Amino acid sequence: MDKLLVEGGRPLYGEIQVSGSKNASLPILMACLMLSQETTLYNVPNLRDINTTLKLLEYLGCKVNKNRGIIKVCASKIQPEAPYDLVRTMRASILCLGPLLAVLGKAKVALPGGCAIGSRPVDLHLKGLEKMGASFQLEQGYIIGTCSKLKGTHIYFDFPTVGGTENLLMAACLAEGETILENAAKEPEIIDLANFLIEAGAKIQGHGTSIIKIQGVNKLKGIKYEVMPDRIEAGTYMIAGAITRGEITITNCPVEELDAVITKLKEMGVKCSVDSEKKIVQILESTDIQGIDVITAPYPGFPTDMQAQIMALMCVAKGSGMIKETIFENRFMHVLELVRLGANIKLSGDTALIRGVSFLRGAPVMASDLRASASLVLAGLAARGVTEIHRVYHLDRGYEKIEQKLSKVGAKIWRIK
Ligand SMILES: CC(=O)N[C@H]1[C@@H](OP(=O)(O)OP(=O)(O)OC[C@H]2O[C@@H](n3ccc(=O)[nH]c3=O)[C@H](O)[C@@H]2O)O[C@H](CO)[C@@H](O)[C@@H]1O
Ligand SMILES: C=C(OP(=O)(O)O)C(=O)O
Repeated sequence: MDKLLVEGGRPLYGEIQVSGSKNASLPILMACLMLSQETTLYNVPNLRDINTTLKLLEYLGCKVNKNRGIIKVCASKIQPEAPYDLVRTMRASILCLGPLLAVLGKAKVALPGGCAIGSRPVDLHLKGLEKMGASFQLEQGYIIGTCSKLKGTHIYFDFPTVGGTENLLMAACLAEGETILENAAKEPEIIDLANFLIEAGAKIQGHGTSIIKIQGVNKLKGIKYEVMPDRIEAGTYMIAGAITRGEITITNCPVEELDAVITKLKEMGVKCSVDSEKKIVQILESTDIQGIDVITAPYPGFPTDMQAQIMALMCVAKGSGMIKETIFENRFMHVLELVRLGANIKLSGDTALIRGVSFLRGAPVMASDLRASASLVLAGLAARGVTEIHRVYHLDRGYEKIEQKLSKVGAKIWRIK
């Protein structure tokens, strides 16, 4: 298993370009199952989850062609079974359920895996699809769904689930009549998915608000589409600049979508200069960084996917900070590992109290999930000595060329195969 070594304690200087968004690419790739002609996607990041999705699409019968960040998918003849081996590593694989039911009227999808950050049920996805006319059975770890043509209906989500909103949004595009999704998630990746579907011929209104209205159509056509940049990758590199007290310019940065993150970093005393039009954020040398309070929340709140990274920054900030995690019940796996590096963190239920220390010291640590891995890389960049991060395959699910990008701005980071 690969491990990463990070020799910390040096400020980073230079420019990092943000890659395409993982969490926008995944549902958009799954939506290709519903398009009757070849579709070309640009700016798709080269990541483990993307490659798993491409294998899944091929298994489902799509023709897939990958050339760097450009991916062509043609779903001329598809079949309904998504097997355990492809689905187990990736939560987003559940997103083929809505498209398969909409196109084929049947689906057999293994219950998904993904990051170990909570129990992550898919009940809201199934409840919504049932309301549209599908019925489900669980057999040997597989969700088996059948339906005649899905019917538009009014769906209220008990929680604004991102994946649930995406699955239902896709299914509703080919359903009969109007579907209303209420208390829908408002994440930018949902807007990107909706924009993609609209270009393909779907009739969608209200995406980006909590009420999305979809008029079903008979057919969606193949298109060319550029995926949005990754806001979580961008936020992670902002913290890389801040935690090393360096100066990093982040280009192709989805500035508006990072409002909560930038606001919180500024509140901590991180100096930034923001150019929304040019999509550039500059992190300037900031010596007086303070602990603050952060509560994760659905968009436009502070993203849970940035919680571990901002915690790493608070570990070396002045004074105390508090982080409350409200989205996932088990997303503090990084805490014990940060403590191994010398951080002072007390956990109580969904809340972490972080007392800043003047420095961290490198140590061997274990990555438990994607963003936990990112927080350990960040802490390693700030720590004195060498941090050895095990199980970096988690990191490869979500950060394209992370060693190259960080080395380019002066980090000492290398991978041992
Ligand atoms: C591939 C992708 O885009 N992943 C993102 C997506 O995950 P994902 O789509 O899995 O996240 P959800 O918004 O669905 O989950 C949020 C909360 O709702 C609960 N829930 C969800 C569905 C359901 O049917 N029942 C239920 O109880 C989950 O257990 C969790 O506690 O949004 C999360 C929240 O912003 C991010 O952390 C993930 O990076
Ligand atoms: C939790 C994440 O991914 P997934 O939902 O695919 O597990 C993430 O991107 O931080």
